[in-house]
Amino acid sequence: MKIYHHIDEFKPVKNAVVTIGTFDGVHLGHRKIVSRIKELADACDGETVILTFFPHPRMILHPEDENIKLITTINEKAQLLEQLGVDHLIITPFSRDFSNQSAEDYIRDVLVNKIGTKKIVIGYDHRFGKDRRGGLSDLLHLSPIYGFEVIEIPEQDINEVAVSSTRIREALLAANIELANTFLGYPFFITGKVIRGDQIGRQIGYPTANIQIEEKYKLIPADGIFAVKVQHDGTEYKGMAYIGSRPTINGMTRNIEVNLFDFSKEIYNETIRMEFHYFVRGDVKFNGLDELKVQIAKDKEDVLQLLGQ
Ligand SMILES: Cc1cc2nc3c(=O)[nH]c(=O)nc-3n(C[C@H](O)[C@H](O)[C@H](O)COP(=O)(O)O)c2cc1C
Ligand SMILES: Nc1ncnc2c1ncn2[C@@H]1O[C@H](COP(=O)(O)OP(=O)(O)O)[C@@H](O)[C@H]1O
Repeated sequence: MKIYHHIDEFKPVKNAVVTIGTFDGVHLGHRKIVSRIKELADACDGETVILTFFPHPRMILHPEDENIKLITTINEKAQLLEQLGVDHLIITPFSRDFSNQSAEDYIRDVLVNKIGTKKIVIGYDHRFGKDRRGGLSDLLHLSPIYGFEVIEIPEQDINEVAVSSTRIREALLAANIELANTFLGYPFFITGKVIRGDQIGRQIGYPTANIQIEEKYKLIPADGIFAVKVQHDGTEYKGMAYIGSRPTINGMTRNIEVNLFDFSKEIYNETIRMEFHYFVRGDVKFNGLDELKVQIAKDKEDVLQLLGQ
């Protein structure tokens, strides 16, 4: 898959089959749309193009706003779309010029001249151009003039897609990993760098890699203990993850940590990817590290059972 960070980097391709959207999570609903553009592209010997927007205008105007949380970072989204076999991903930053174009200018300059759109798969309610005045009717009206075909995604399908992104976020924030994964069609994951912690983990016999997430807007599931699988340097390990502020030791920060099974390497500063499979229990304030240690031993048994020895 080729990635473009500006529409001007893109050179028109043969029979571009295009769709536009945020695709947060690249979940089952999004996967249906991707299959659709792939089928259409296969049928006309064309290439699939996804136009997405990043950063979100709110992220630029209010960088301090902590409420914008997304299921996938822009890089994770690109990875997932690549795995689905999308040919081209155009990531457009929102700019005043871009959003000030009239609907017709946008269709002619961007969709037709810059992308070479032959077919566009678009939601019934998609808006574009100045003041979001453009819509499906403009596309339908101009399609015979510019020689492209419009394929509408009906309201019900769009609602399903919107509902599942929202429901996935809600499920993750309620620690309902299994439900989130069902909607996603793959296990929810985070990616980050292993950083130093307080080195208490190894003292109690459970070293934990502390994961730092680069992107502030990445949604982190609710606090608790999770059965996870971690990919590091081409190998997958089972493990038990902890998300929380470590009330037992009066921790001050919210940490994301993981104890990996059958693993003993030092991996500070290395990148790992952690897939969430099951929620095990909520965060608890224990009376000291000895009690915590007893509970973590039980957690390990539970996790091994859940993930299958
Ligand atoms: C499986 C697992 C479960 C944990 N459960 C709790 C918990 O219920 N309450 C708590 O305060 N800390 C819990 N912790 C976090 C430990 O307090 C933490 O790993 C320890 O403080 C080590 O921190 P460090 O990595 O900064 O050295 C848990 C950690 C693991 C790996
Ligand atoms: N089984 C393991 N699981 C997680 N990290 C491990 C493991 N074995 C060794 N390590 C290493 O030890 C570190 C965690 O040890 P810990 O005492 O908890 O220190 P810290 O507080 O710095 O995280 C990890 O970052 C990793 O480099």
